[in-house]
Parts: sequence; C-alpha cells; structure tokens
Amino acid sequence: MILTVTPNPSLDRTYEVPSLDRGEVIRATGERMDPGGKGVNVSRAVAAAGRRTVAVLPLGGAPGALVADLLDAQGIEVAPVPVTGATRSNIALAEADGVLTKINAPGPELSAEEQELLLETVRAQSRDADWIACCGSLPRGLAPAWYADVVARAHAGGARIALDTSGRALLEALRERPDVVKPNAEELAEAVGRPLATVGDAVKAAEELREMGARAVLASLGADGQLLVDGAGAWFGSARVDVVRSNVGAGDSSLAGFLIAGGSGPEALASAVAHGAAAVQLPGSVMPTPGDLDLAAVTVTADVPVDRELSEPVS
Ligand SMILES: Nc1ncnc2c1ncn2[C@@H]1O[C@H](COP(=O)(O)OP(=O)(O)O)[C@@H](O)[C@H]1O
Ligand SMILES: O=P(O)(O)OC[C@H]1O[C@](O)(COP(=O)(O)O)[C@@H](O)[C@@H]1O
Repeated sequence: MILTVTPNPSLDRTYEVPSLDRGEVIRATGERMDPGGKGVNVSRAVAAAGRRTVAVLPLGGAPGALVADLLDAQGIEVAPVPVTGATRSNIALAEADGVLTKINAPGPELSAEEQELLLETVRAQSRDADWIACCGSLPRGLAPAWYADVVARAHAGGARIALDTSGRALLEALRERPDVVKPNAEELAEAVGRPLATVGDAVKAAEELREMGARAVLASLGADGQLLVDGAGAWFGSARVDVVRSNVGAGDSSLAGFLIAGGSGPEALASAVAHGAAAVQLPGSVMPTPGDLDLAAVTVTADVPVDRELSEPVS
C-alpha cells in the first residue's frame, strides 16, 4: 500500500483564458475543478494504476467538503483530519498560448490539537504502508522540521519514505535520511543555493543532497526529463512528447510512477518518466491510467548527458 500525506491540500480551480490582461475583466472560456495537493495527486495516480493507496489530509470548510466529494467520486480512499480552517483553493490561469500562471494560497493554520491529530492519523495509517509519500508545502502551524519527524517515525515503523517538498522543510528532513526525495529543477537549485545550467549541474546538486542525507534523488527537469542519483550511480531518463496540454501535477504523477515500479533503480526511473510524459499530455491535473503510458517512447541511460544545457536553466 502507498500512503500519501498532504498536510496542505487544495481545491484546484483552473480557468482557461484567452490571455492575461492585468487590471481588466477577463472572461474565462472554460473552467475545471480538481482535488489537489501533491500527495493527493500521487494517490490519484497510484489509484489510476489500480494499486491500493490511502491519502491522509486535513480537510475543512466548504472547499474541504468538495475535495472529499471529488476524491470519493474518483474512488480514492481518504483518511481525513477534520480542521476548523477552510481548505485552500489554488487558482491556475491557463492562457490560450499554453502559458500557465498559478496562485497557491497559504491554506489554514492548524491548531496544536489538529497537528497532533494529523500525526496520529499518519501513524495509524502507516501500519500496512510499504511507502509513505510526504508531499507539498507545510501549512501554517506545522514547524519546518515536521516532515523530518514523520520520516523518523516512518523508518521506526519499517516503512520507506518518499519526500517531495522544498525550502527548509526539505533541508530539515534530509538529516533523517528519506529513501527518495523528488525536487524539480528550481527546488534542487534552491536546496544547494546554486544556479543549474546543465544536466551535469543537476547531477552535482543531487549528489550534494545525498551527502546531506537523501538516500536517492529523483530530480525532475521539466521537458528535459529526469535524473536518478542513488548509491549505485546516476541515470538519466527522457521521453518524446509531441503536444503538452498541462504540466500541473506532472511531477506528482512521476513520483507515483516511480513508487508503483518499486521505488528504486533504472526501471522505476523509466516508469517515472513514462508517467510524467503521459501526465503532460492530459488536461488539468488528470492522472494517467496504464493505457496512457508509452514506455516505448522512454529512454533511460547510465551515460548521463552531463554537458547538455537545460532548456529552462535555473538562475
Ligand atoms: N514540457 C514537457 N515536455 C515533456 N515532458 C514534460 C514536460 N514537462 C514535464 N514533463 C515530464 O514531467 C516530469 C515532471 O515535470 P516537472 O515540471 O519537472 O515537475 P514538477 O511538476 O514537480 O515541477 C518531467 O520530468 C518530465 O518527465
Ligand atoms: O503544496 P504546494 O507546493 O503549494 O503545491 C500545491 C499544488 O501543487 C499541485 O499538487 C500541482 O503540482 P505542480 O504545481 O508541481 O504541478 C496542485 O495540485 C496544488 O495546487
């Protein structure tokens, strides 16, 4: 079973607009609503693959009830933590030329009792979890070391931990040796405090994260593909994608693909790349089913193209 923990879930609202004109009334040409938050998306992708998953998340107010209904409609098993504050709504503005602008709200502040209940729910649900995926930003109220605590508890209980977060929450958790961390290029650059211009820069940064404690680093590099660096070496994976429809949740889909395929080594990397490539070809944050995957389009090599320049370098 793959347990996901999303301390700050969201109701994702996407508006399709012709273009963004600041200060004007913009009439949307389409809208959609998805249950969101990085761990929620991982659960949606794991469930889409026909595998068992449980999603732990605080839910509050009318948006929280809507997130619960949307997840129920998708057949996702949820272990909810009722909270007083309303679950946030995150807004994505999708322009006709493909540019996506996202506004991520801070979310509710969790009280001391709610924090305790969240930890207790994670503990109770961890019993039959092979993997625990801890994903996304931390809501106000949770200390930056919160994920570090969850990693330590999970390891004590025998589960493996995948962590997808950024900033201090990521750096603090590294000392507890998460089994895999999944930064994107910006998060990787921020973690090491250096710009990334080439795939080789990303390899060095991933190695540094391993020195800081991560056992493996699955770095997603947008259109350039993905990098896996672990104790056995480094691999680079990429896939051909003709038309990108939406990259929302592509990283979450990749992490799900990695875990579904065992959570280590080049075969899991190939699955991660296939899931990322399939996700960007689907609308909004729709997660791929096995029929959407094209493993034949994926290339994985230990001959990492270190000199290749990133198509979107991080300065
Ligand atoms: N423009 C794109 N073209 C092809 N594949 C993409 C594109 N954007 C993302 N992907 C795939 O999805 C994965 C995750 O995307 P990325 O943007 O790196 O993560 P995140 O969503 O966490 O920011 C990439 O590693 C890649 O496999
Ligand atoms: O917790 P954060 O970092 O604010 O991110 C939450 C957002 O990330 C998502 O999980 C999508 O992920 P990406 O933005 O990485 O594609 C949305 O569902 C959600 O709105």
